[in-house]
Amino acid sequence: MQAVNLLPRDIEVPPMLRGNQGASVRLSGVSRSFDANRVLAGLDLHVRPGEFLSIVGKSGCGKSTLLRLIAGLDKPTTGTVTVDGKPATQAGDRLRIMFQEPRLLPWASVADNVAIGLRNGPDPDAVAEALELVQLPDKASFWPAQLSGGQRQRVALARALVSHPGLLVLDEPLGALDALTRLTMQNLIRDMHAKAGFTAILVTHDVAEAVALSDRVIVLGQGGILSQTEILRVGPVTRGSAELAAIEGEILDAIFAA
Ligand SMILES: Nc1ncnc2c1ncn2[C@@H]1O[C@H](COP(=O)(O)OP(=O)(O)OP(=O)(O)O)[C@@H](O)[C@H]1O
Repeated sequence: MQAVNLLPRDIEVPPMLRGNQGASVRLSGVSRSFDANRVLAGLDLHVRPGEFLSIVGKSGCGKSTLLRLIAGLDKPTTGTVTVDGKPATQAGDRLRIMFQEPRLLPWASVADNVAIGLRNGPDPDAVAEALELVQLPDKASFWPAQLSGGQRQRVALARALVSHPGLLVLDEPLGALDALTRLTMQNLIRDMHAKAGFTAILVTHDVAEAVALSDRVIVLGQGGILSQTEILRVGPVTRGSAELAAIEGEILDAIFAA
């Protein structure tokens, strides 16, 4: 367990995010093979309700494969993946995914793109609140083509959060953004998570990003979990501190030792 100063958690919770219960995610004895290629082998993992977990590791070690299993987009060869005790494939509205590309409908307005996240029909108030949360209240009637890359990802975040998911799965969502926009989006995601209490699982190639956002970072390799680092957050933001650099160094060592 490592204690570092990062973001404060005593932030006022907006109405849209109140009463949201983070999902519990459990993987038991999970293996996934593609023909003779055994990518995951007997992996066990429990992600606590409200936890922010990041998965890092060398290219090709199986991060996306693991995330697809958690998101219910794929099934394990053996073992089980559950979200709140039910198979991940049945998580429905409890689960939302953000990808590297925002995947917005180009012919729909920003507001209509956010409304896609609602299963129970249109709800203009919920859409407006979601756009407010991602700091785009004045862009509701814009087309996606009229937005910057970072703004499009914020719309994707609003679409993911508008239905109050218990689990947000993030597949390298900031990978295509410039460095400054990336930092701004990290702060926004961390802020939303601190306010809302959903469980978040992130795959990223950026160890600094994983450390900045997460309660726990796992290093994946050789079919399983090679190391786990818990990060306890207290006090104000201290991005770039010596403590964070030391944690990043340890995680990088674990990745390269694989
Ligand atoms: N649908 C598939 N069919 C066959 N092989 C696959 C499939 N999906 C993944 N693999 C294989 O599984 C292994 C792990 O791939 P995966 O994409 O999970 O790695 P990764 O850690 O996410 O890589 P990267 O960091 O480069 O994105 C690779 O050897 C890949 O070729």
